Amino acid sequence: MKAVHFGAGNIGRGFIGLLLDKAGYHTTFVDVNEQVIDEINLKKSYNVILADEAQKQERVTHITGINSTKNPEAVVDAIVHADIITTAVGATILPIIAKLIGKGLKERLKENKDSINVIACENMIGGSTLLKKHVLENMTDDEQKRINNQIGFPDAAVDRIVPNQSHEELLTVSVEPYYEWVVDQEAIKGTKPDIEGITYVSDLAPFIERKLFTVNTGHAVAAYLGYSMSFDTIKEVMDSSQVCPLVRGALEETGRVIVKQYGFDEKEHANYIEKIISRFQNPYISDHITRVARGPLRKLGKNDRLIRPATLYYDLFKEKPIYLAKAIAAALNYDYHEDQEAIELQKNISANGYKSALADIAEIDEKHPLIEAVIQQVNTL
Ligand SMILES: NC(=O)c1ccc[n+]([C@@H]2O[C@H](COP(=O)([O-])OP(=O)(O)OC[C@H]3O[C@@H](n4cnc5c(N)ncnc54)[C@H](O)[C@@H]3O)[C@@H](O)[C@H]2O)c1
Ligand SMILES: O=P(O)(O)OC[C@@H](O)[C@@H](O)[C@H](O)[C@H](O)CO
Repeated sequence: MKAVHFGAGNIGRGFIGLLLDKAGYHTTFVDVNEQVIDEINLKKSYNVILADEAQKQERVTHITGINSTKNPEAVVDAIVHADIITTAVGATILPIIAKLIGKGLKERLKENKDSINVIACENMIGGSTLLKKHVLENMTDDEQKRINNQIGFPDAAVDRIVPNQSHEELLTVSVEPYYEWVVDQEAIKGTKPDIEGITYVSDLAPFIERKLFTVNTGHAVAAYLGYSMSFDTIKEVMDSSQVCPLVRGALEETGRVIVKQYGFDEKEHANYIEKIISRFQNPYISDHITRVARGPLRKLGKNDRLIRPATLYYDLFKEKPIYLAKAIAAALNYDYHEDQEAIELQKNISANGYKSALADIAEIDEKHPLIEAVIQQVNTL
């Protein structure tokens, strides 16, 4: 069995690549990072270290790499012969890789009649659906019809903390032991991929929102508030008696929304929050704040981890969230000079002011009560 996976980065190697390997796939990693691709082709294997006391290692073998900038034709060919396609490139990269995926799928439809599934493993609601939308752009009606019939784009939620890596061996990746990969089975075409570790569900919404608005909201709150107080790592933030209660406060707010919206059991959700807080405190992981805070424009988007639970909170309870507003205020102040989105964010605020910049980025009305709540918090930071 053959898999094509876009993005040989942290989650690509440390999570999706590992599970594909265990399920018996030969994985072709597609990436623009020449060094990583060359190393994959040279070493043909790598280690995944589970970040806990035991430090167990798992070896991923049966891998090949393709540099998509230099050799797009090889990517098209790999797609023609693949049994599954996955991605972990980052939400903003999906429209870019969609062109090559579209080319590969068109070629595949000419030569190969088998159905295939394309699963975007990104931190967003509707990642595969968005990828499909871009894949279908510039296709004829007939091509669109055939893609709709034969190619599945099931949305997914993926959860495993994989920090930035620095090991002697370039491909080695250290990951937390915990993982969750939930896939929408309703959108699968043909046979469901048999991969141990995937949980198929018929309604993904509760799972992706619970994950995004707990793990990723908690992470974002820790990162932006931690950055404003000059911490370096998530663990340091979580050990701080000043910031940790603010993270908990935000997770209580998102928890209220999730429980009300999806009917999760309150006690079970409280346990879920505790489990996540303990994952943030894993002493065997050093996760830098700037990785978790990366891409503040994306993270301040209307459907993302801060704004969506905050607006839902207001809609459901007619109250303004306090902790989420504080975290959004801290996110607005995120000015890390090596993050292109942080630079753009600061330019927007300098030109237009906090209120107008936030309304613009989050696509909410300037008169929305959340804006006023955030501005109040900006003044306290
Ligand atoms: N790291 C985590 O803890 C984690 C957990 C769950 C989900 N995710 C999600 O997984 C995705 C990847 O995150 P990551 O942490 O692995 O990031 P990463 O930066 O480590 O990996 C992304 C990879 O994509 C590659 N890439 C960029 N442009 C490309 C292109 N045009 N074609 C092919 N490859 C390209 C990069 O070179 C890089 O190797 C993101 O959507 C992230 O939100 C990450
Ligand atoms: O990947 P991002 O930029 O959307 O979010 C940063 C982290 O919160 C994220 O990568 C988590 O580590 C991951 O989602 C855990 O499952």
